[in-house]
Amino acid sequence: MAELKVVVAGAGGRMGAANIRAVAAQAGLSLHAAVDRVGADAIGQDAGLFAGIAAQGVTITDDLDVALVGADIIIDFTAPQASVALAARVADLGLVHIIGTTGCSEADDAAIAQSAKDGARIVKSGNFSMGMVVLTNLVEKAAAALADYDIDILEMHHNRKVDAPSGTALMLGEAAAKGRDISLKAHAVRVRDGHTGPRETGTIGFATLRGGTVVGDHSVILAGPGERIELGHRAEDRSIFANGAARAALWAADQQPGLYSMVDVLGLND
Ligand SMILES: NC(=O)C1=CN([C@@H]2O[C@H](COP(=O)(O)OP(=O)(O)OC[C@H]3O[C@@H](n4cnc5c(N)ncnc54)[C@H](OP(=O)(O)O)[C@@H]3O)[C@@H](O)[C@H]2O)C=CC1
Ligand SMILES: O=C(O)C1=N[C@H](C(=O)O)C[C@H](O)C1
Repeated sequence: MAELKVVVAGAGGRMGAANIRAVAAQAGLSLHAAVDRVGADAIGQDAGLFAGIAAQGVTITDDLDVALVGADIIIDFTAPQASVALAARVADLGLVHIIGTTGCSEADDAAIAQSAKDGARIVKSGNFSMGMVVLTNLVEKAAAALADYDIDILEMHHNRKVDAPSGTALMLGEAAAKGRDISLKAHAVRVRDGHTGPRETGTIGFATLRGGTVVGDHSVILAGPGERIELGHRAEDRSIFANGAARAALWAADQQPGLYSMVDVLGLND
């Protein structure tokens, strides 16, 4: 069977490089193009050499229109504005769009969902690692079983990260809210500062740490009378996200247009 042709968006970024390596290593996928924005340092470099592997014969370009010609799949870990615009292009072309970008607003997510209705096959996740799919499942179960325990979600990332709480932390919050059959939006406490008063029963709190080169640490703490349970995940290498994105790309190529998650990719829907 012919290999599926992948465009890596945000090629010059931390995840762009990891995605180039993952696509080059994944049977069934081939690197078709690598794009970044006008003026980015990576433009003009060979994508493989840029990513620290053998030359791929693909020059990183700022010409998205040319990059999309003949492509099957876009793997996109960029920024909300870029992902929303790309999703609309992907819908017009009927391609697969793997979106790892976090920090999307409600309006951004609505626009992406519309693109899925308009013909794009989209897999979007705040975290493409296998371990995180398992952790979200555990969090949902723990939140349901310990219905009166306080839940706080703590995350730490590198000092270049621009959004908070992380997409993963919000995903874990959604899992906890699902376990309790409540709305995260109505129960989330995303910041605490000053004279906050005592903790409001039933809320789901978030705490954000930033520093150094931390790839991504997440802990979900369920605190009850006289005990605490901590469920956690430590990402040690960005390859876990890129390999998950490559797996999602292969899976999505056989799906109908729509908006999917990693739970769908792994067939874990009950
Ligand atoms: N879902 C998951 O599993 C994971 C998600 N992420 C998310 O992926 C995203 C990227 O992370 P990371 O690689 O660390 O970030 P980087 O800043 O290293 O890379 C982002 C890339 O996207 C480009 N970019 C930014 N804005 C635009 C735009 N408007 N149009 C076109 N290109 C743009 C950047 O170009 P330039 O440098 O010129 O700004 C850069 O090349 C973040 O949202 C992050 O949270 C990260 C890891 C895992
Ligand atoms: O920006 C990052 O680096 C990461 N972003 C994702 C998030 O916001 O959860 C996933 C991972 O934790 C790394």
